[in-house]
Amino acid sequence: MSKDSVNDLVKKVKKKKRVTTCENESEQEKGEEEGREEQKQNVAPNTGNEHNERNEHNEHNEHNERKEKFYSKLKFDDLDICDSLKKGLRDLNFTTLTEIQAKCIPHFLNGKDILGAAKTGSGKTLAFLVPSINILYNIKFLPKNGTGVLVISPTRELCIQIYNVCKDLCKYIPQTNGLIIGGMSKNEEKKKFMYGINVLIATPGRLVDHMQNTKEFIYQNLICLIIDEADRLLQIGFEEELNIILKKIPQKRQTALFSATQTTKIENLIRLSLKKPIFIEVTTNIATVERLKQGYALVDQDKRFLLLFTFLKKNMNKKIMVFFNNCNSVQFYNDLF
Ligand SMILES: Nc1ncnc2c1ncn2[C@@H]1O[C@H](COP(=O)(O)OP(=O)(O)OP(=O)(O)O)[C@@H](O)[C@H]1O
Repeated sequence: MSKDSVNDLVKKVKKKKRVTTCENESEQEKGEEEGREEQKQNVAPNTGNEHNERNEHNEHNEHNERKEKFYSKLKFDDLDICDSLKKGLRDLNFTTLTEIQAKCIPHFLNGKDILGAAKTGSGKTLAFLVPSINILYNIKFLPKNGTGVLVISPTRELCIQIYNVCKDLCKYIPQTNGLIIGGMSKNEEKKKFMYGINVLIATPGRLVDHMQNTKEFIYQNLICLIIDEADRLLQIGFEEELNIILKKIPQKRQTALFSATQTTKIENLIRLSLKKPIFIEVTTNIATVERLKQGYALVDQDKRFLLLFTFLKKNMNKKIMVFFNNCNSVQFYNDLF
């Protein structure tokens, strides 16, 4: 898009009532004023030792409180899992289970299906990797048996993140692991399937492609299915792929499904994929700094660009971090500013 057309768009949007995180400008200004006041209090210059100590004391308490909310009382060493996994966890400096891990892992090890409602950053990844990998280890699942654990996640980035944890965790165990995501060479992936990927982390589109076209992909022995971020999977439009996958994989298996929100579509997916699941909820939002003020704007797709562009232009002098859901958007906005 040329600079002129962008300027035209900006002019247009300026004429319209501006959508902001607050309902109107004066409210926003009031909010900003309060925010500045709060910021002043939080970062007030040191005026003496007493003030310093009080701040340090508060920060210390807050840190401890957050730690208590994040961690459970259970240690990985107390779990009924193999020593090789325990050693891998120790190498990664994981000693105490987070709340979601303490609630999920024992049930999954006992053969139950899991329906997890947990916010991002709660430690879901280990909550499903530790028990499912342990199951494969116990039954001595071999590369020639194909895929025993399948983790489906909505984006390439999330899959890579899970795969990296899985690789480190499996350092001392013989089971193989692999990543299958869109954008990679299918031939290379075929070679990996020929050897056998015991723990497979995949995006749904590429996974269905291999299920339909790669005879080397053995998924008939699948034991555990993990559906990560189910709400996002459906939001992106992977319903059809999920239905195909669920029809093809064995019905006799264990499943864990994680979703931050519940919708009718997710209820259908739950009915299709889980059997008498244990419902696990972790409500503490440990991902966000407690003092952070938050707001949001619901914007139609076609107005999103205009809103973001004007907002960023208006706040050029501030430090802002913007997250996008794909690489192309990041590139586009980076080129624009
Ligand atoms: N038991 C633990 N002890 C210490 N740190 C942990 C533990 N479990 C997870 N973490 C750390 O917490 C962070 C969040 O974990 P993880 O990525 O599994 O969360 P998540 O709920 O899957 O979030 P996301 O959806 O963003 O991936 C990671 O940096 C991870 O290394």
